[in-house]
Amino acid sequence: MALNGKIAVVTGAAMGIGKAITEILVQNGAKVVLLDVNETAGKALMETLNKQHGQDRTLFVSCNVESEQQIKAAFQKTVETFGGTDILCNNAGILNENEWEKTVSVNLLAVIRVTYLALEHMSKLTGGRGGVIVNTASLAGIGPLPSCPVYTATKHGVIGFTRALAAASTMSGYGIRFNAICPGFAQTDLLSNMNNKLGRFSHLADATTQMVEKLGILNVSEVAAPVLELVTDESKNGEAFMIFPKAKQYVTFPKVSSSG
Ligand SMILES: NC(=O)C1=CN([C@@H]2O[C@H](COP(=O)(O)OP(=O)(O)OC[C@H]3O[C@@H](n4cnc5c(N)ncnc54)[C@H](O)[C@@H]3O)[C@@H](O)[C@H]2O)C=CC1
Ligand SMILES: CCCCCC(=O)/C=C/C=C\C=C\C=C\[C@@H](O)[C@@H](O)CCCC(=O)O
Repeated sequence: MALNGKIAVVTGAAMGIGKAITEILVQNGAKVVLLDVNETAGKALMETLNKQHGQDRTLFVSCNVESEQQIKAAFQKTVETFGGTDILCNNAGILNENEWEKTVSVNLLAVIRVTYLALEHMSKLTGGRGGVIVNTASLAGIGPLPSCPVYTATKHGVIGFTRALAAASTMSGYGIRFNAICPGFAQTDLLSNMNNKLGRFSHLADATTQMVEKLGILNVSEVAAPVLELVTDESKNGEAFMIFPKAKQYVTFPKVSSSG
């Protein structure tokens, strides 16, 4: 899938991994709609990218992914400005074991909400052009992070949702591929003030720091490159792509068959 003329929507686009995903998509020819609650950072990124790549290449829309109404308005604005959506990156996410219901809301419920609203625009069954959806999960979606059980649960949920929709899309004819990235620790604001974010598991902060030291830290461009691979490689559907410092690997899931 060449990206020239393609329209992408990225959630949590203003900072961190979302910013790097936005940059790599623009660098490879896509027009990108940046959705985020951080208006200052989102507008600044839009202005920088439009200066570098052309005035009509990006659009920032203030959007909280917890709000159905704001997401609907954002897709409407995308249609009016660019004519449709071909690529969606569900990337917005938080780490907060104190406010664990909000963590479920942003990391899992919003991925489902944005995806279902995107399907109305992207699915070939409803007049869309088809395309690809890449969800930002985590290595914590494959194996547990003991200090963040709710965060871990949301990321397992994102992977399950992605794989089920990949199969549903094939069986239904949506013309949309669904994949997930599973990065290890990445250098972003999400990792700052970790002790305060672990809630009742703050006593496991040192163990988590040791895990970070053992696994190493990715820079955000190392996370964005595999996203580009999943967007452009049309053979990929239902994949969970693990990203480690200096290595990446597709997950091989056990086969569950009705014959046992
Ligand atoms: N940093 C890390 O070590 C890893 C992060 N991830 C995942 O990557 C994704 C991005 O995280 P980072 O870039 O690290 O975090 P970050 O905190 O640097 O960036 C997150 C962005 O999402 C936005 N955002 C937060 N809540 C939002 C909402 N309700 N609606 C719209 N936008 C919202 C923020 O304003 C910010 O721009 C998350 O899903 C996170 O779980 C996955 C693996 C590792
Ligand atoms: C501290 C919160 C980080 C949130 C960002 C994020 O998603 C980062 C994830 C990074 C790595 C996750 C690794 C999970 C590994 C598990 O498989 C675990 O079971 C490994 C066992 C523990 C160990 O080897 O010490």
